[in-house]
Amino acid sequence: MTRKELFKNTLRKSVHAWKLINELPLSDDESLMLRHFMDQPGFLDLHWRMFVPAIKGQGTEEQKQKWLPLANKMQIIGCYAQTELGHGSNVQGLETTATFDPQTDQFILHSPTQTSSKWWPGGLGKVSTHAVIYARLITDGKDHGVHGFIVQLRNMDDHSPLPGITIGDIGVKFGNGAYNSMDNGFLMFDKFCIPRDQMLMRLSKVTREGKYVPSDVPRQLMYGTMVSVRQTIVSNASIAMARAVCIATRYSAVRRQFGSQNGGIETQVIDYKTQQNRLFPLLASAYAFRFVGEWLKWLYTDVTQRLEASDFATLPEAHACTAGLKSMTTSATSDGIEECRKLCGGHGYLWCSGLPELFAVYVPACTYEGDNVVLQLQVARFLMKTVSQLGSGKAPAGTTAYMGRAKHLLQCRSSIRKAEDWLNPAMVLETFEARALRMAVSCANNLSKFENQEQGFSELLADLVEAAIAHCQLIVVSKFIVKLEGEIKGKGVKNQLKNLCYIYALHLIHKHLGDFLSTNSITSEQASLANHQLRSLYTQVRPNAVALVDAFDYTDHYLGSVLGRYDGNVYPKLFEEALKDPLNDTVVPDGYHEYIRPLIKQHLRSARL
Ligand SMILES: CCCCC/C=C\C/C=C\C/C=C\C=C\C(=O)SCCNC(=O)CCNC(=O)[C@H](O)C(C)(C)COP(=O)(O)OP(=O)(O)OC[C@H]1O[C@@H](n2cnc3c(N)ncnc32)[C@H](O)[C@@H]1OP(=O)(O)O
Ligand SMILES: Cc1cc2nc3c(=O)[nH]c(=O)nc-3n(C[C@H](O)[C@H](O)[C@H](O)COP(=O)(O)OP(=O)(O)OC[C@H]3O[C@@H](n4cnc5c(N)ncnc54)[C@H](O)[C@@H]3O)c2cc1C
Repeated sequence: MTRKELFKNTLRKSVHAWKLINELPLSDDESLMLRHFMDQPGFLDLHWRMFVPAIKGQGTEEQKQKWLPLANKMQIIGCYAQTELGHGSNVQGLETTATFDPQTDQFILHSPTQTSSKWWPGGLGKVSTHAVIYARLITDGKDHGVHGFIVQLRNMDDHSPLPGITIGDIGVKFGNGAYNSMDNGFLMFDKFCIPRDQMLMRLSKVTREGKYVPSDVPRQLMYGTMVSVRQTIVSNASIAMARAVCIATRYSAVRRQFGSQNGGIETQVIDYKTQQNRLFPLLASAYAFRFVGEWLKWLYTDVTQRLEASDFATLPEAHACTAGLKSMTTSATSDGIEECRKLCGGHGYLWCSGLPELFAVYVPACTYEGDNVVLQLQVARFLMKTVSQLGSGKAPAGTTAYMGRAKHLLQCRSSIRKAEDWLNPAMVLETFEARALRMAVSCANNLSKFENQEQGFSELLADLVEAAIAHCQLIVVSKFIVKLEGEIKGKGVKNQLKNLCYIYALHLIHKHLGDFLSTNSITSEQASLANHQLRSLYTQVRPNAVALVDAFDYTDHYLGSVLGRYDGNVYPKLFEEALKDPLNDTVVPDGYHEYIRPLIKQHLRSARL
């Protein structure tokens, strides 16, 4: 399809999804699931995933009563317009202004520079009638920083942009992926006025007289929508990884290459240890991210309930966990989808394998909702603060509780003596805790050598990111172990998931061996024992690998992959897909007579001469 056809088709699908949601007797969860799965990615996604939550989280009761009924019935369609051409990561650097005019009791929205143009918001370019706009609030000449405003963008009768608004689509994005069905847009204001009551005023407000009343709660609650989406992105990472691994595992069981004895059948590529070494850690990651995503949803729900009671104690933990796990899981999943493409050899590069599309749609997850490095630096900031408080009497809690055992973890030596010891959850956990703590403390010690802490932090950015990743990987490993010890019923299932848990943990030790050795968390002998155990675990998982991806229960339609078909009937279906290509409509291609024939004829003429 052309871009316009793709876009219009997405409108059709989104409206169809909305019709189903209204007609079918669905639970809230089911309709949320339908919205997300029928519309990935599309304007519905952002209306429900960002525009509505922003109003819920930052609007007053009156504002919620006014706007949510319209949004819930989709009588207005909204987007989340925060990022600008010149600033995305640095929210406090946004340039759009909202200046209060006490004469008219209005805010004047303006884009003072080209870099202040809103740029990227999904649904902004062509669909949304409204937006939550983030702009610098200015009253009486004083800049109070970034605040949220609900703004009507288009005429509700003919959908034309309102006077003072220039709006459009930012153009084609990466690959040929479905993200080109999304109208990520640009928007400029030219002294565009909105009523004062359209500033989202739950956190801070401006009185009729133009007095700014600052928030009496942490200003970062304004970032709440991003935190909520980051939490969902972790579970999405598990789904995307599972899709890719399902395709690659099923195809690896179908594909045979080399290894035939005396003209017998060739070897399934899934039996090659290199294929297992690349594939099974990704299979383990799909399960690991699912379990940590379940835990993160609990953490986010818990912090949301606490915030309603003005209890901000776990807000820093929630921010660090959502930021760090979003960063870590999306990076791993993007790399994992690409690895799954390569695991499928040449056929993985075909569009009908489903992997190029999945990669094209998925990889922006490393950037949207926060650039992954910027988010890990938030985790690093949280860790440095925690380390600085060790010994202060304030015991670290939650995911940093292990830091409270710093005295032990800084000097303990791993007691791993044989390969089987790597199947001991306590030993594995202590290894990851020691590595994470020692990396964090090493950063803190290096930081303390700088007079200027901000300068030190800037100098140590790369080390700080690695320490943050170590902390996040510890969280994922620990939640996998907790899941196994708690909720998994059925001996057979539990044994298989135990294998995956240790594959996940031991592959990380192998991948980040430099960390574990340089922090003396393990010895090189213990590392060799871990590799030995890893190979043994691959052998144990191999007979159940296909069953473990069948367990995701994805339909062929959802997978969209000839290679990942449930029936394994790959080769005939590859031909079937190939013959559908328009190039095969004629045996002699367009262009033959204009370009190929003259070339060949010229060659024949010169040959005759
Ligand atoms: C096929 C699968 C498809 C799946 C689809 C799934 C999802 C799709 C959804 C989305 C995709 C589509 C749309 C995308 C939308 C977007 O991208 S929206 C825009 C996202 N933008 C960002 O994420 C911007 C990132 N930047 C920031 O968040 C902030 O600028 C940053 C936190 C980096 C810095 O903020 P700043 O105000 O400058 O704070 P400081 O660094 O100075 O820190 C001050 C203290 O505040 C604490 N803090 C910071 N953020 C938060 C927070 N969110 N919550 C709580 N606390 C926070 C920070 O820790 C500091 O605390 P201390 O002073 O250290 O105690
Ligand atoms: C598909 C897609 C959909 C999007 N949808 C929306 C939307 O609906 N609404 C919305 O508001 N936004 C949206 N965005 C914008 C997105 O949120 C931003 O692109 C994202 O926050 C990254 O910010 P940036 O583009 O400014 O990157 P930058 O911060 O410019 O990143 C560029 C490089 O600089 C590095 N960097 C930046 N700051 C630091 C630092 N302090 N220390 C070290 N390194 C640093 C980064 O790590 C990165 O390597 C979308 C983006 C994409 C790709």
